[in-house]
Amino acid sequence: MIEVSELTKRFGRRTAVDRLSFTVKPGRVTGFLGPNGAGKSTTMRMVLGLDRPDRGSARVLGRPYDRIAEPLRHVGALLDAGAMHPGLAARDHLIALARANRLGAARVDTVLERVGLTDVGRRRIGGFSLGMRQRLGIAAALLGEPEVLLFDEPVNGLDPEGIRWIRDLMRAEAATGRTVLVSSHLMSEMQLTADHVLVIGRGRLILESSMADLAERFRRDVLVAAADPVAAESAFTEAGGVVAPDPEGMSVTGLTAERLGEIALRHGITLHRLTPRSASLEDSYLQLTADAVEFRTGEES
Ligand SMILES: Nc1ncnc2c1ncn2[C@@H]1O[C@H](COP(=O)(O)OP(=O)(O)OP(=O)(O)O)[C@@H](O)[C@H]1O
Repeated sequence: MIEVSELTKRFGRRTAVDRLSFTVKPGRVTGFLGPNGAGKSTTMRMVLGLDRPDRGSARVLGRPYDRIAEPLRHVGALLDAGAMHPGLAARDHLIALARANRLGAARVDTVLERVGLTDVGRRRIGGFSLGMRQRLGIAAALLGEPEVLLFDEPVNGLDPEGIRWIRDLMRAEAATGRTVLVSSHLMSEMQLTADHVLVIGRGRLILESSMADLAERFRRDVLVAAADPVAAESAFTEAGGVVAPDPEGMSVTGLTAERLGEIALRHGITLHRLTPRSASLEDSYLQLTADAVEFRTGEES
């Protein structure tokens, strides 16, 4: 469980995080979404005690992070995969972390295996690709089998196979009852990974929703193709639907697909298509955060 309350952080005159409050619950993947500069990394850094809030508080498992003894056993985080000593071998980097948290070398080998780096464990981090560093960072996060995991843009630098792997890993960790918070600026990525989303812009919470409710909220219409379109239109209109022409049949709003199917059956109308359609979540998300985008491309600015 992560609890953030009225969290506020200013850098000079700029408010990076602005009275942000939310709770991240265990047993599901929570996506932390927002455009570049929205304040995701700053929020995560405050949760991890790396930045001090100007106001408000962040608690992990009921306590401020800096009151957690041997934190790696409770909270695992992947923030900046670049922040590792390039001269160290990957395994030695993990061994040092393990020692500081009274964890044995066996755990190091387990996590190296889990992230697929066993064969390169003795190689220096300096020679690692971004994807390999990302995997090593994830190994470090998993080292103490923590109940809470935070991943800041974990798919950065990963190839498609790596992206699928991290997605499956996060879902598997949440399925065992862990709390997983993952940041991204892509709704399309979160659609495949997260059960729940928090959307922020300019440091403020814009929306919190389950992924399922979000899809429902942006449901657009139902595409219907009927053998007798005239009879169908009149039956649907009579029932309170709004019918508009569509190149593939007719677009109906105001009635669910289930309801339309029942109405058609009652009137003996054969349906060839009955398809609920949603606005693209990515488009909806871009609209939602449009006012909060820090840097825009030429034509809009
Ligand atoms: N150490 C710092 N000093 C000054 N300004 C900072 C610092 N860290 C972050 N900021 C500013 O705070 C705001 C929020 O940044 P943050 O990195 O938290 O956003 P983000 O949502 O993680 O974005 P991104 O997706 O680009 O990483 C930005 O305007 C950023 O320039």
